[in-house]
Amino acid sequence: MRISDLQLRYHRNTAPVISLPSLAIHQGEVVGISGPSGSGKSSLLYLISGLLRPTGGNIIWNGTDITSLSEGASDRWRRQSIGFVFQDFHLIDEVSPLENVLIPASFAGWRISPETRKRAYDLLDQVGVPMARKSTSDLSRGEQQRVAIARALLFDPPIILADEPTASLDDAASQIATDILFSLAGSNRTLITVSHDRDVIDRCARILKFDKGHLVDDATTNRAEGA
Ligand SMILES: Nc1ncnc2c1ncn2[C@@H]1O[C@H](COP(=O)(O)OP(=O)(O)OP(=O)(O)O)[C@@H](O)[C@H]1O
Repeated sequence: MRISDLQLRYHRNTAPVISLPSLAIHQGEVVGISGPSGSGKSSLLYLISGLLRPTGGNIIWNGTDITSLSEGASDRWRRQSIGFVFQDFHLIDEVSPLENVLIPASFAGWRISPETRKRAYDLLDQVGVPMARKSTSDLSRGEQQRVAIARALLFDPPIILADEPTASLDDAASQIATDILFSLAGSNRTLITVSHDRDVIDRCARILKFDKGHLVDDATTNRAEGA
């Protein structure tokens, strides 16, 4: 991904929330984004997922400038390319974990094939969520976040973006979710996570620090993924 002259203002005549002249992130990198509250971390993650449009600048993923895509094209690109893990899960409580994992396929308006259903089962198995539970609201918060991670993987995206993935979990659940998240990264999959959680940031090979919408530090660590 290559960013140039990126700027975001939520309101005209206010200071930019993000002001980023340039940034490059290579396929397969494991990147943590840290910084004080209000420094623009979540806004940046939403921009690079195409969920939010910048006021100015370009975000180019593999030759595609996502800032110039129509809404439909942006949705299609995101479905193929991005798995997004939200802090507050964004699950539907009333339906089963399996149906939650299948939500991206339902949104795409696809008939859900037996292969897709099998993949959703397998993903839930991989993240260790009990399938016997009928309703997602019966799951613990840690299990719910694992369902959200499984959902992010339904289309096997090359990029995982996570916004404070452990913020609402207790220590034990955080540890499990973090282990799963980092086990997905590496090889050729890019992981970019915003976090206040030291345990998450410390496992990233590259740490970007933001303050007041500016990149103030870009450090490559010698911490290997999972170390
Ligand atoms: N939808 C919005 N409309 C207007 N201002 C917003 C909106 N979302 C965020 N902001 C403002 O933009 C700035 C950056 O917010 P953002 O959530 O990106 O920061 P953050 O670093 O992720 O913060 P936190 O760590 O508290 O989640 C803040 O001043 C926030 O109040």
